[in-house]
Amino acid sequence: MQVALVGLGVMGKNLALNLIEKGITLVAYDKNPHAGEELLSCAKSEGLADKLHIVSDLGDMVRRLEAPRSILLLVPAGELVDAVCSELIEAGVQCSDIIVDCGNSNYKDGINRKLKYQNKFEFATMGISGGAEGARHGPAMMASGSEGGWERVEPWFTKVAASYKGESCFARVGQSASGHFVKMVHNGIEYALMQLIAEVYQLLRHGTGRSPKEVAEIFDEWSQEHLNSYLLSISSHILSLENQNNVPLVDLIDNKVGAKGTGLWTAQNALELGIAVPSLVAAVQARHLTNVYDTTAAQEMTYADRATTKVEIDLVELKDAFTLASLLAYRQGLALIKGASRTHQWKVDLSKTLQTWRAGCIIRADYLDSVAQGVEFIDTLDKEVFALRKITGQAMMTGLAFPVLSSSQTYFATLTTPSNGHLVQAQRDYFGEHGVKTHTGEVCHLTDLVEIDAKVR
Ligand SMILES: NC(=O)C1=CN([C@@H]2O[C@H](COP(=O)(O)OP(=O)(O)OC[C@H]3O[C@@H](n4cnc5c(N)ncnc54)[C@H](OP(=O)(O)O)[C@@H]3O)[C@@H](O)[C@H]2O)C=CC1
Ligand SMILES: O=C(CO)[C@H](O)[C@H](O)COP(=O)(O)O
Repeated sequence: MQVALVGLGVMGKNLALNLIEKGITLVAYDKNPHAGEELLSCAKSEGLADKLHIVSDLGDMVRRLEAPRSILLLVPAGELVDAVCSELIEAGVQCSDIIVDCGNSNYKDGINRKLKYQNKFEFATMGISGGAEGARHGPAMMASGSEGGWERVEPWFTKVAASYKGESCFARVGQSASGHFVKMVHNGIEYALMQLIAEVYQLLRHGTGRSPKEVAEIFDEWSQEHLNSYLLSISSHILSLENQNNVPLVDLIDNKVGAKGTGLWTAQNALELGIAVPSLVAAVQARHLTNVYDTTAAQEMTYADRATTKVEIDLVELKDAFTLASLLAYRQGLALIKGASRTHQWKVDLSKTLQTWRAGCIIRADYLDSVAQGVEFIDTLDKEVFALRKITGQAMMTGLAFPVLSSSQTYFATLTTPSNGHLVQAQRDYFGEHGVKTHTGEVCHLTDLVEIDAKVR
């Protein structure tokens, strides 16, 4: 089997080694010649260089490949994807060739590209997760579409992906560019889980006075049980690290957090589709807030250190609250995928989606076993529901910030306790005559329901 790969950075280099190791002959190109040299040197040191051909331009790449060709792109998302596609057209790709965009592209771009390139080649989309390690040893692969070329590439993607209990974490999750939508939501969940872990650390460190190392031990203990997840494990490791002067690694790092866009797109799409994902949105805004300190508005406010209050936290309750808040992040993400799939008629298969997240990806977690059985099981977690309520209350009492924890509690409470929507409906009709819907489904005005002598002016 012969495949080509364009873009040999963090992901491309490692996926290249993975592909060759699985028996694929690889033709690889990067506009930066050092990236090709680096890949060749790694392949040599791992005894994999026989099946690798580094080319110096895309014309050479296209000539070397037998038709129908299979070409993967792992270049940064955005205009570069179109630039490479245009170059590949000039280089001679044909209608029967498949080009799979494996980067973190916006799914809207994917839909447009499918149309734009329909008479030039098969344009397919696939989100990949797992960072460098995942790409090298088995990533999660969220593919989509039904282009002709998929039958050719699917069998070896199935082998290259991570596997969980013998099942591959490659799947074509739905139609059109839904693979990129699913990867985008994967990242939205990733943001929420990362921020949630950071908030639990914050509560334990500044709310109870524990050191980063002590927090690491607690996370490590949790990781031995059902809460085991990739993000919890790396957080535990990070918090355990100190320099030679015993200064915790985390204290050597600035608080401003960057982002490349997928979390923001998740929030934007959820808002546009009218699907509530408050924990995911809160995590995006939490990153924004870490950058607020430099703004003029922030400088005009007083940011003197404010006193915070110490609290007594029951670690079992904290673990239960963390469990439920984590599950709620997946639940919100899956609800978003389900809603978008319905709107766009993508026919996304949620069980296939979860299958891709079981191993290899950043949001892999042992408790996905339960999520995979159906998200409704969350409603049965009474002990965890009580814990999330109590811990959120205690956390807020410290005076510290807990955007994802509190949003998770708010999300669950909103869905499971009496609503106040009736008052907001009434307010809208009171001032704007927008109408209200009654319990019987009738749409009318307040004045049809009660007598109002005079309105407040
Ligand atoms: N890093 C991660 O953990 C993950 C990244 N992704 C996504 O995968 C994609 C690649 O990411 P990553 O590997 O981290 O990015 P990198 O920036 O590390 O690598 C991209 C490579 O593509 C090269 N490149 C840029 N333009 C062209 C071009 N026109 N022709 C050929 N090569 C080109 C770059 O060269 P140069 O450096 O000279 O510009 C660079 O070597 C992105 O869409 C990213 O969002 C997905 C999952 C995880
Ligand atoms: O896709 C990924 C992991 O799944 C990439 O690492 C991505 O860059 C993470 O997003 P951000 O850079 O916005 O934190």
